[in-house]
Amino acid sequence: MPENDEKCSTCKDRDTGQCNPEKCAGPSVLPLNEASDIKRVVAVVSGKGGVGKSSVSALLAVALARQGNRVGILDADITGPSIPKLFGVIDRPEQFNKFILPARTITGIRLMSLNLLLPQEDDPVIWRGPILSSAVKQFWTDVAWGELDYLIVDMPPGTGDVPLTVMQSLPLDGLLIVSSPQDLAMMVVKKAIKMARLINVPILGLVENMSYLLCPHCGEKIQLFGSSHVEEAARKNDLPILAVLPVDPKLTELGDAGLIENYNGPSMQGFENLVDFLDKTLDKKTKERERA
Ligand SMILES: Nc1ncnc2c1ncn2[C@@H]1O[C@H](COP(=O)(O)OP(=O)(O)OP(=O)(O)O)[C@@H](O)[C@H]1O
Repeated sequence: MPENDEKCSTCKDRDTGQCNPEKCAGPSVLPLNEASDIKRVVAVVSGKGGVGKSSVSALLAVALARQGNRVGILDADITGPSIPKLFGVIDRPEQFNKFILPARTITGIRLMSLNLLLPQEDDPVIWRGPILSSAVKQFWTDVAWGELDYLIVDMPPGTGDVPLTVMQSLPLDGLLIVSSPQDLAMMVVKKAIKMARLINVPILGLVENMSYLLCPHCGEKIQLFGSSHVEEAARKNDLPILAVLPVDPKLTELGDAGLIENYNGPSMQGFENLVDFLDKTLDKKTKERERA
């Protein structure tokens, strides 16, 4: 394990100041089980909560599935899981031999979330970081995902234990960083970017959610949360802007009703473009890997 090197700034033991192997960004990617074959893994992260990360994860999965991809969502937001609710899924995952079978949405997206395993969906999960991290690892090692073109990982907000575990333990093809206008102005997005770069996880680009509201009468773009900082953030961090999404009350309504797969509003074009971008970028990466 690297000691006292730049990587260890995220994993130093508080008392000794030395590298903590549990948290170190060493080569500790978990092997995938024999009941799963996953081509691409994309994680959706945000600096802070409530910016629409789960909605973006869900709509990305919907857009991918509409284009014929086999898609799964691993809900790593263990203490605040909202993915099953957005899809209206309540079925408990079944056990098959030594594996857990993911739940399925109406259009066949496979889901795994701690909420599906709780006795009541509103039961709180009061666990410490290492237990949360091991739950996420089990969603990778113990779930029979089957054949997937894309696994989308909905991360908890921030830069705590679980995002660190996911970035170190899962073979991520890249991260999408979701933000909202007021959030981008703050340092939290920069923290997420710095963390990913320290751990050597590629960042695919930025998604600005709730960027503006379209006036239903005149079509004017109203900047509800102030002016956007996404271009500045993209330029300063040398990252592409992959989507700029409006506030759309229909999205909230469908999400609350568990019908997010029915969404066809103005954000969908942004997600279709995002799918094209992922297909092209990740295809290129796969080819480069095969050539190496
Ligand atoms: N573009 C949007 N237009 C309208 N409502 C939105 C939009 N994006 C998200 N929302 C709504 O905002 C709320 C928070 O969204 P979401 O749960 O996706 O955020 P999050 O960042 O994943 O939150 P958390 O950090 O708590 O997991 C939800 O009610 C969702 O329906």
